[in-house]
Amino acid sequence: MVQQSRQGLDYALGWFDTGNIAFQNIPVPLTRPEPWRFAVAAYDYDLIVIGSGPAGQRAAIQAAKLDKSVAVLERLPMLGGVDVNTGTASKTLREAVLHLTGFRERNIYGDSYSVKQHITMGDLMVRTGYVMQQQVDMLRVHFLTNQVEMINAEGSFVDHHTINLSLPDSRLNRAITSDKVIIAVGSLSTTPPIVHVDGRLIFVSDDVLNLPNIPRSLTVVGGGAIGLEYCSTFAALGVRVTLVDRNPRLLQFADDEIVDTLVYHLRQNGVTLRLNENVNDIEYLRDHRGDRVRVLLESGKQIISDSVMYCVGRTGNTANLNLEAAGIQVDERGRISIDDNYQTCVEGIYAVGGVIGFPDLTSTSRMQGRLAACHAFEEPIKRFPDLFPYTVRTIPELAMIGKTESQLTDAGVSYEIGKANYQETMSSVMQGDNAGMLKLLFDTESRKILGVHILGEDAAELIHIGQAVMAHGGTVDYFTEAVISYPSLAECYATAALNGINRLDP
Ligand SMILES: Cc1cc2nc3c(=O)[nH]c(=O)nc-3n(C[C@H](O)[C@H](O)[C@H](O)COP(=O)(O)OP(=O)(O)OC[C@H]3O[C@@H](n4cnc5c(N)ncnc54)[C@H](O)[C@@H]3O)c2cc1C
Ligand SMILES: NC(=O)c1ccc[n+]([C@@H]2O[C@H](COP(=O)([O-])OP(=O)(O)OC[C@H]3O[C@@H](n4cnc5c(N)ncnc54)[C@H](O)[C@@H]3O)[C@@H](O)[C@H]2O)c1
Repeated sequence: MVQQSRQGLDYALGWFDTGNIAFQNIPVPLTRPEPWRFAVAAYDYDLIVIGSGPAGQRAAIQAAKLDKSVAVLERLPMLGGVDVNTGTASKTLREAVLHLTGFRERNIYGDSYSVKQHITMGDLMVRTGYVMQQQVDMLRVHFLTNQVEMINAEGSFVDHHTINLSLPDSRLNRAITSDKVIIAVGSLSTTPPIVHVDGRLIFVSDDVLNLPNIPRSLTVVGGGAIGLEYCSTFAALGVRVTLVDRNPRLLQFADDEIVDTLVYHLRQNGVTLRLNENVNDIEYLRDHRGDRVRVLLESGKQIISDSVMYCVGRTGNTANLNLEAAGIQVDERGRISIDDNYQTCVEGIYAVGGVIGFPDLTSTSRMQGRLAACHAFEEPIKRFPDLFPYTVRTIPELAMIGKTESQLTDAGVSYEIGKANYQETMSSVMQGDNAGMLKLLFDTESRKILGVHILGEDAAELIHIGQAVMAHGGTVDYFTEAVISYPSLAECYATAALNGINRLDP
């Protein structure tokens, strides 16, 4: 078995697409654990992790740190999961677009300012390819140094402890066994039956990097995190974007005032919003202007655009796992139920990350992977924290932590708000961001911070200041008593705190 597995490992290392990275041809040590482990082991591995996304990575490395023998299965030729392949791509595309269009600088140099005219997909791909390659490289180093075996195969259950491997060369297919299994297979874009995704005229987030060119007009169906991020990015590129969502309000989990302000900026950037609308049908058009798509809405409106992007949610990636063989069921969206320790209904089999549904973030998936591995090998660890940030890389970007005004109102909590506009800080004036705002919510009695909501440049960084103060039970007074670096966007915290305290006794 050891020899068989070694063959698998050599094959796997040869197969994984590391791109043009420097150490590709340098001999790498075999990552199989020392033979003594196998003298007593009942299984080939202590842990098999199915999926190499953020949840699988952290689970595998945590188990390896506990001195367990671990194999990670990845069915794609590239490690990293949706996080590297799609999530990183969307963030990096945004950065590339902001840079090349000169968007950030336009408040200073005028609306016609741009770094490059006629931006192509090729221009955007330069930066994206570089960042993705760095991430894959780093992940591979982490697996190698922690002696995690990487196998390029699709895994499916034979029984509780046995996983069948479908390798790119099917002659090498075989089964391997493990004491514990962590399912970290992530999620896929959900597409309704009326939609035929061809990856060009009608596409999902996974297809963006393969678009042959930037469409002149785009209809985005679904205004969740993915839809809004791409709306902003394409609109900044000058694409005529229409956003369709079946709900009258976007991002219902976020603060109303922040979402309203985001909507204002989307409109300012040329996005047309069609909210409270459902898609009835989609038709292909071919005329003298080329191939296009017509989206027919239930209300009778129609939208014609070069392409349509669908982002109406995600479905657990469980279709090929043969979960029945392990006695595990999934819900209508392919998601697996778990207990507080991420254990499925079968002892020793865990599920983490996108495949268990909300919040399906890289940050939370990583933490879940680690917690599951610790539980599997009886390592004491704290539970998943109640408090975690949620960020959406729109333009301007949105970040939040803790409660919203409507949640506090529904719960009958007496709270006050403190607000700051980025424009009040020198740092933001220098950067040319005149859109940003930061909002603190705090308890009027205890003065403890209950929520922080930010819209603007670096919101995803700034939110962690609020997170740290909240996690330690800090009050609004912390921000007025602390000395805050000048010039910095963090000054917004002090301004918002003073604004809030002044409201308590106007
Ligand atoms: C466009 C987009 C942007 C995003 N942006 C952000 C963001 O800014 N911040 C954030 O926190 N989150 C973001 N997310 C969400 C984040 O990417 C996911 O929450 C995260 O990747 C989930 O991690 P995971 O490990 O559970 O699954 P994934 O990353 O999906 O990885 C699962 C892996 O398992 C593999 N796999 C599946 N089935 C098998 C099998 N049977 N055998 C072997 N391998 C298998 C898949 O090929 C995949 O590589 C974004 C998602 C998308 C789609
Ligand atoms: N920055 C981030 O943290 C980030 C970025 C991207 C994605 N993600 C994660 O990826 C996951 C998926 O994101 P998503 O945006 O695809 O899904 P989502 O579930 O967040 O949003 C889907 C949106 O589509 C709308 N919708 C659903 N069906 C529709 C229909 N038939 N017609 C019109 N509108 C419809 C919904 O009202 C909703 O607004 C989320 O869990 C999110 O957390 C996170």
